[in-house]
Amino acid sequence: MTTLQGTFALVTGASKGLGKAIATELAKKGYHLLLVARSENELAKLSEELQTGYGIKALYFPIDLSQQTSAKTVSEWVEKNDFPVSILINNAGYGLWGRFDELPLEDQINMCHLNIDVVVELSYLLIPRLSRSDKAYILNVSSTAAYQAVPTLAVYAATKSFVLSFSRALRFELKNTTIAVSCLSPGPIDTGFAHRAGLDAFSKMAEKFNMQSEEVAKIALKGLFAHQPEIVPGFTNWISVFANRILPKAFIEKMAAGIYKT
Ligand SMILES: NC(=O)C1=CN([C@@H]2O[C@H](COP(=O)(O)OP(=O)(O)OC[C@H]3O[C@@H](n4cnc5c(N)ncnc54)[C@H](OP(=O)(O)O)[C@@H]3O)[C@@H](O)[C@H]2O)C=CC1
Ligand SMILES: CC(=O)[C@H](N)C(=O)O
Repeated sequence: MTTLQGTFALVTGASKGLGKAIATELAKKGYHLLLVARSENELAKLSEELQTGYGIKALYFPIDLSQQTSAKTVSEWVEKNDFPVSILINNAGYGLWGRFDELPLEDQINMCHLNIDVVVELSYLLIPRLSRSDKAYILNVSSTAAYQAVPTLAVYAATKSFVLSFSRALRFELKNTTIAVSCLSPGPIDTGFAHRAGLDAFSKMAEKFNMQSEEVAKIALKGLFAHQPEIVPGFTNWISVFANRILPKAFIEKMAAGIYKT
């Protein structure tokens, strides 16, 4: 059995935003890192920073995970190098804001592949390797958007509902193994997410509710290592998730539509 010391954490979407913050927190805890994203320059810069700053190995693999065989390619890289991976952070993802029937279908399908298929494929392909560690972890990044339908973010929110449901079931199935599974559901975070999603018009509102990536990353890892099933950083976000459990769906959807009105 491999102990945690000297093991690797594989982080998808590690080049910027929340993934970069989680990778940095893991480096501070002494984990070696496998950094995956598209931007090779950003990955190289982060790798250098973390290796120099924390004395850990930070290797990187630039790849577009939205391509059909990308998860298998990443898994083959891990297998070829026999990296002892004890943590998988399924973080890479993006949103698309707009009416379902007006957003390009291809973009929405691409988003589903990254937000859903890659989470499923990497979890499946890495479980055998994670099982070799006497303590192993999978953190899947969902969103507060997972807890209710969100008109104008219809497909994005649905992908995050999938991640939440899949994470809870996988956690149960793996309960007698060495692998703990947690689902992180942040609310708005001050990253490049909103711009890529086309949510710039809401940036003023977001500023009121935005959390910083570093704070979310700290809360995420605290919950992950405590084997917390669902991690919802921020009191306001926790209240919104709690409210979604008790308020009528039609009311919640009307509220959500009002927030993100097209
Ligand atoms: N920011 C927010 O308000 C919230 C975000 N989330 C979730 O947090 C996660 C991280 O998002 P966040 O950090 O905010 O957003 P960012 O856009 O800042 O970062 C996204 C990360 O994913 C990577 N990525 C995006 N597309 C691909 C791709 N096709 N292949 C490989 N890597 C890719 C990006 O790297 P690169 O561009 O180099 O490929 C980047 O590292 C997402 O799953 C998002 O849904 C959840 C709730 C709130
Ligand atoms: C759409 C949002 O509010 C946020 N980015 C989230 O994913 O929760």
